Amino acid sequence: MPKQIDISSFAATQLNLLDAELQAELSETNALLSSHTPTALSRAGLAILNLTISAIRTGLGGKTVVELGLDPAIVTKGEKADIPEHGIRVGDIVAVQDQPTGSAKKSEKRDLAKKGVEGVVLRVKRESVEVVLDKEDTDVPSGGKLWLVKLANDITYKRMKQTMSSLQKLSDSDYTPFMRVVFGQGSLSPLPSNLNDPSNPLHKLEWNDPSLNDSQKEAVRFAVASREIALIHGPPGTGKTHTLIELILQLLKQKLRLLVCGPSNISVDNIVERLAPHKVPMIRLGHPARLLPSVLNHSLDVLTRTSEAAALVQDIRKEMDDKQSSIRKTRNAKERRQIYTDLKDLRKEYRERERGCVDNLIRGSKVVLATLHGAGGFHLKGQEFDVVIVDEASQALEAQCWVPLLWVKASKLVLAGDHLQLPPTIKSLNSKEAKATKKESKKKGDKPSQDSNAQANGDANDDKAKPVAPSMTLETTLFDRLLALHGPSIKRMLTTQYRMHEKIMQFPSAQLYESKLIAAETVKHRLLRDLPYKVDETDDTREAIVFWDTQGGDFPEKNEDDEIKKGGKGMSLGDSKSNEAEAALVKLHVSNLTGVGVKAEDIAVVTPYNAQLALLSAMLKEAYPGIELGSVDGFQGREKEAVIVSLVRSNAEHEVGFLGEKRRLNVAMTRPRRHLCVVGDSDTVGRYVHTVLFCPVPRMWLRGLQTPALTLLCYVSQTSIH
Ligand SMILES: Nc1ncnc2c1ncn2[C@@H]1O[C@H](COP(=O)(O)OP(=O)(O)OP(=O)(O)O)[C@@H](O)[C@H]1O
Repeated sequence: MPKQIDISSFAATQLNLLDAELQAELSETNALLSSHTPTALSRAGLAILNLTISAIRTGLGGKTVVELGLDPAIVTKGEKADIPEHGIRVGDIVAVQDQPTGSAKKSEKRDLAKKGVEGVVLRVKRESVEVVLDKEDTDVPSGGKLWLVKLANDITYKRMKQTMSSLQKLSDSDYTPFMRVVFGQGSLSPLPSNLNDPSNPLHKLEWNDPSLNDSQKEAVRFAVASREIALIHGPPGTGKTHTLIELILQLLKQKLRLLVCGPSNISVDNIVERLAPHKVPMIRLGHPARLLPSVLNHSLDVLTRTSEAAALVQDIRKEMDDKQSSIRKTRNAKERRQIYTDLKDLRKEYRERERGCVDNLIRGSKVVLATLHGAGGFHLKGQEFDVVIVDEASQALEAQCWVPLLWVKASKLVLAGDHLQLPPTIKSLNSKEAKATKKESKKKGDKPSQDSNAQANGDANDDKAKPVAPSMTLETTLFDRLLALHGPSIKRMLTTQYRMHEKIMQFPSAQLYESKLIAAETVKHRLLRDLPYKVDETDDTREAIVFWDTQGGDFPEKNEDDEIKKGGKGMSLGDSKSNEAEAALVKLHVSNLTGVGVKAEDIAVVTPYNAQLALLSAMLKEAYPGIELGSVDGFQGREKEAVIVSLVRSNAEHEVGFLGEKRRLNVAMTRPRRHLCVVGDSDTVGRYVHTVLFCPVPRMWLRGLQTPALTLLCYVSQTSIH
């Protein structure tokens, strides 16, 4: 049996780590909001200035929606009232407040959480932004100019912390057999003997999608057969979600009830969209503002209003609406008071009926889908599910996964993910608190997470060992931990990838996936010249990988100052790096590609540094509006026909920083379908192999040296020089 983990200490450690992370997140946002003027925040895309309310209406779920547009007073007559470019997105948590006057000091601390109204961005249009307000009876600011500012999102932390507190409080007798397995206190049930044996009933599964490849079929069989835990390991482009859809359909055939989650709304919506054609009775829980329009028909909010059971609720809603309008017609104070009392009673009854209706709908659904966070809503408390499935599990904090696992009754878990791509972003890794936590656990004699993992495997005979307090960072995902705890027998890896030309695939396959990846026939030879529109044949369009080497010191990196930089998923303050000359090379490559017909929409440029992203954006966006620019971290999960990676680092000290993280390099290099171009300094990123591989080659332009270039990069990924 693997090393036992003490569940209560595990939860206590998680609580410490979550506290540190929340502090790091809050102080970063507060520092930004309090130390910058509204104009600077607006320039950084974090705020929109000079707004007024153009409309107020009732939205889904009876919530108030305010529509904000530019103050007509500042729009020149005859000109369009488009809101200047900003970084506010659907789903962001924002405050709408009276705009500070010009005399407000730059250093004035603004306690944003307590002022104005808060809500979630519902829609972003050119000329307006719609916000669904959180509270029902809040006073919407009116009259003067308003501004809208993005706030830190601490709601998810609160739920994770509640979950970990509940876990901590459980006593030994509360632990379910499933929980014991997850913490190594119980053994995994043995699988039926050889799943591939034709005499095994699982071998005869009738596939809904006969095009599944062998590794996908094996993963589905394994996940169906496993009793407690199954991990589906899906390297880039190997059809992880595709496989999960088949798994869901197979489990439904067995009359099982499923809760399907993902860390982000998009990960969950992706599954809803792909399940919809199979006519699966499902419900998507979640704030309508955050769901894709195509998914709304399956959302609880809409079903509550359109299903048969909802008719009862509709009656009462109409009665309430009638009463509301009669208030305005009534002058008599006594009558008005009576109407208010009636309304109060009606609202109470409405809520009760709605709750009943919602409960019926959810209980009647064989598949419920929600984000990990959303699964912790009151609707699901204590409901029974046979299997909890989590997609993109390597992108979720372990505490996040425990939200559904503790909230509902479930005895089996399937996680799909790739622990060799980037884990969730952790801000507190270098914070004082995190260091203190690490020190604390060292004092207690814990080993770093990898060691304790290795221990977990190594001590297989130590059945009677007492549970130990775990040592971990927030970066250790449940996927990582289970793999380390129970070993590779709990996972199946998908091996055929449907994204990349085989040359692009070789580096990640050899370095991270034990050379097991295979390129599907349909993609293995795909080049830019074969795009379905006219592209001229050139050295670039007939080559899957190109490396521009900038060694020689003429392309130095630059440290950024403390200004707010724009880019990637969010904004960050300074301490970033850029490389102007390298950006110029990127531009040249983009112009080479577009010059021979490749559409800008089919090209993405990714870089690990926000400062470089800002620079590239300034150089490319206007000339190539369709091009996509992103941070490596922000581009995880995406793909493009051609991807240019700008490595940035070029220094005499051979410091590679961010690039030393092999999972980041893996993500960067596995985004393209047909063409990967890496721009970087071979001297900085690979000093030891440099003399061997690059000496005979003229500086710059190593076209055709695909393999050495990649070997060089993989070398960097192993040396991990931070
Ligand atoms: N067996 C298959 N036959 C043909 N195409 C497939 C097969 N499996 C997956 N694909 C295709 O491969 C692509 C990637 O699939 P999917 O989106 O499920 O992958 P993923 O592993 O979830 O992606 P990611 O790289 O984001 O992890 C999709 O276009 C899908 O249609």
